[in-house]
Amino acid sequence: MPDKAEVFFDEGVLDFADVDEIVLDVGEEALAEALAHRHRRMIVFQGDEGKAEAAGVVTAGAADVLFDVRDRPISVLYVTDSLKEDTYARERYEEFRRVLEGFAEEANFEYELEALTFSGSKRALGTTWDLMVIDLSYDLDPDAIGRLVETVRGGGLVIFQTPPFDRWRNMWTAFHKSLVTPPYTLDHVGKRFNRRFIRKLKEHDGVWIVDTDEWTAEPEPSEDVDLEVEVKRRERPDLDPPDDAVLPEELYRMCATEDQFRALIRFEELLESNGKTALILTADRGRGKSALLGIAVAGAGVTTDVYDVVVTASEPENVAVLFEFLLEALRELGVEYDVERDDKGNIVYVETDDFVVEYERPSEASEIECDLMVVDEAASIHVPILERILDNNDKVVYSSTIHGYEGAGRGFSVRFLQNVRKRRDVRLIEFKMHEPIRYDSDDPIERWLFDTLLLDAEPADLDKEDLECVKEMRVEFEKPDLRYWFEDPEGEEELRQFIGIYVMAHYRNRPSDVMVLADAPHHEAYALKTETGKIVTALQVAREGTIPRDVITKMRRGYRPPGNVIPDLMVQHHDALDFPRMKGLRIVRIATHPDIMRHGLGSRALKELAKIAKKKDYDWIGTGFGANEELTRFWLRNGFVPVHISPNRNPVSGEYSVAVIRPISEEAEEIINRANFEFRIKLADWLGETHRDLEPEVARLLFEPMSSLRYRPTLTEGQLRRLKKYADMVHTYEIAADAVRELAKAYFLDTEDRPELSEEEELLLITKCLQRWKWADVADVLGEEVPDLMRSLRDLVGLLYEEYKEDLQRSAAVEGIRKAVERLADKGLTGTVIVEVEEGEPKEVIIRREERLEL
Ligand SMILES: CC(=O)SCCNC(=O)CCNC(=O)[C@H](O)C(C)(C)COP(=O)(O)OP(=O)(O)OC[C@H]1O[C@@H](n2cnc3c(N)ncnc32)[C@H](O)[C@@H]1OP(=O)(O)O
Ligand SMILES: Nc1ncnc2c1ncn2[C@@H]1O[C@H](COP(=O)(O)OP(=O)(O)OP(=O)(O)O)[C@@H](O)[C@H]1O
Repeated sequence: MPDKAEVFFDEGVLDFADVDEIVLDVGEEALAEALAHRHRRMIVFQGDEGKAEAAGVVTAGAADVLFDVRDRPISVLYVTDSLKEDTYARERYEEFRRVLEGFAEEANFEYELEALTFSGSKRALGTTWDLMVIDLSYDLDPDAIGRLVETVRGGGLVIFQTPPFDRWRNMWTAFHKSLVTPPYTLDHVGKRFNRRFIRKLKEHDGVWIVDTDEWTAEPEPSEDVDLEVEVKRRERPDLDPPDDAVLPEELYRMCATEDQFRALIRFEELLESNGKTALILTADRGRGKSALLGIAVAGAGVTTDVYDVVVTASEPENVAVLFEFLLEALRELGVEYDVERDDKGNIVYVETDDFVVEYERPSEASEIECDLMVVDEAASIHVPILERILDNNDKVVYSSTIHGYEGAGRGFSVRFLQNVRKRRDVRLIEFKMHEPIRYDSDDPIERWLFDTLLLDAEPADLDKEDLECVKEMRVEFEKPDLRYWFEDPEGEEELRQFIGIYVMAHYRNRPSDVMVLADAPHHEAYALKTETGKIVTALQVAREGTIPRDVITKMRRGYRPPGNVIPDLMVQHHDALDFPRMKGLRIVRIATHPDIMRHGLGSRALKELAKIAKKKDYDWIGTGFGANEELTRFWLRNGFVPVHISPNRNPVSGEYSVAVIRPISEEAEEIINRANFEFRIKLADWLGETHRDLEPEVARLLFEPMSSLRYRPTLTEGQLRRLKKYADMVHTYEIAADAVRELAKAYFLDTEDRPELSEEEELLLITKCLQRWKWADVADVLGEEVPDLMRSLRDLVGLLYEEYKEDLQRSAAVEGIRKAVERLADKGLTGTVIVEVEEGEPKEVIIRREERLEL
């Protein structure tokens, strides 16, 4: 392959399109720079006319040059909002294709063109392209852009087609239209994200903006650019594997960068290590982590005694590259294999004579023990699952993107890694990969992408003075001006601090979340700021409710109005038809700067929000969250009342979602308290069925009495008799379990004059009686011996029996009366039922002239 390239676009390409020559000049200059640096360059065609043809001209001209440089067909990806017939988007695609096809035939170069829509762009993950055209004329999907731009290789071009900037600034895209939720209309939707996007295109190096109506370019193509360039190639690392390497040399030779090579050496350390060991691989996107993992797994399976390997990631699509390189490595080593795919065609199972590799979803993987566990994209998986995986396995690899198009959160590096570093029973091998694979370091388009989508936003650095402010609670609760944040370059710093807190704290952040924050009509941001001006707690809320009567009528029949999570839930699960008309605030996200969590800032922010809500006549504040003990406690301590728990665990986070609402108005309070009672009754039952695996600590918190509620236990005479015999040590637990359960339920549901039990006692009632666990499992969790637990439970039941004796006897008497009346009725007799009471307690039910019933 030639090392020099002449980046001249053949003017013949202009025969296929009605565009100005400036398009060629810009295209040549951009491609020459890209090839010389092994970077990407970007060209933006903005205008009403001619942009699809202009994109076709540059693509065709560049593909012609690149075909000589690469000596293989040039891969081109075209992405747009729609490919349906008779759409403008399709029309533009056809114009583009006509130019490319026409010129390719004439100039005799080969290319492979693929077209995708934004919604189908996930398919491009893990692929690599020479040239990419993205049509933003109608839609701007930030997630798709984040996903796509990183798949273009160095020496390649990214080409955007956009509306004229002055129109784009004031235009609503398709994404904007999806943000409309009643009672808001499109007029309420913001345009801040587009405006910032345009500004970033203008601010960054490596980006040319061509106006296709005026045929001008910014920057103007330079006269004296040398278009004869030395093509920069990726250099394979010239290193020898260590002398004592366990993995075959062929695999080391497959590494594309020195970082991959070194990562493989660290992987050997994991294989050789005794005891619990975790290898943590971190990198930005496109550093070749997934590929390396595939190579490494193949090596471990073929050359060591590792037999069963489990690979996990949020979605099977995420491990496509891993499996691709696993198979390539096996072919390299001459090992035969069988493959199984899921119904979408993703590889999920590979088997050889020596080992098997299986893909499992994270929550399932966390229950598995295997010889080697590989967790790819760990940042998008919830921390408790990552921890459970390490508890169950001795050799685990976690790989994680630090800044990415999604799953960029650093719950992984902040919470998970901090915890693991403290563990004495785990050997930790950490390795960070820096070198990008698809292009060389310091690529300007990567910089543009990170900046535009705030992928590398960081929370504020806190100095001594800031920390002092936090300690003394010298903080202000502010509603920032989103226009200032997004449209004024000066507001950028605060925006980055705000988003940075989410990036650090949340396990999943998408670029579209930033766009929702910027423009959604019902979303607002709030921030707690130190006196010194640093953002320490970030809050994003959505206004919900005030749903018109006719829509509520539809909701009754199952209609779910968009963007109204809490009202929808209150109608679906509680038939609360008065609720949707009320005015509420749903907290979409809240997070505190990771250096100063647990300093009361989150609670302070919620208090301030409640004040504002009251002042503005809101009825409630609510939220939904993945329930763990800490978070559940946080919400409850701040006056939020549980009203719902999801019936299934989230397959990625592995947590049940809980909805909580804090009433502001009296009317809301009444409805919420009723919903909470209903919820508790359901929970008491669900714990024995769908939620047997709910963390008992969470269940215990969810039962916390939030308002005064009455629940009287009822037993039949037979149940009462067995209960007494169990308490008197005649029966075993199992014989009276049904009756004990009713007693336990009464304890958790009734909030008036209940006896005080310790946390352990409550957990015992939850796990044994409500969740119906085996004694051994209860003992495991509570850290006690089974016989001790048996004794404790019997004592506890004795105590509860005394507490509820009156109710129980009364209910047994009522049951007796019912039976007596039934008997009279069965025999067609009339009679009198007499209840004999002794010291205020019912003792006997007598049917006069008929018979006596013992109680
Ligand atoms: C809808 C959703 O967004 S749900 C997801 C919520 N967000 C996250 O999970 C992101 C990561 N987590 C965070 O950012 C934070 O931990 C938050 C937002 C959950 C809480 O923010 P914080 O500022 O830490 O809250 P705050 O300090 O008021 O309370 C947290 C705990 O610290 C305790 N605490 C408060 N002040 C102090 C103090 N001075 N010293 C020690 N502990 C303290 C509180 O009692 C509370 O403990 P508890 O939950 O056991 O009752
Ligand atoms: N050793 C290698 N040889 C050739 N190509 C490689 C090699 N390693 C990675 N690649 C290619 O580089 C691209 C990025 O690799 P990979 O998907 O492993 O990166 P990643 O760090 O997991 O990031 P991403 O999130 O972008 O997938 C892929 O297209 C892959 O085919």
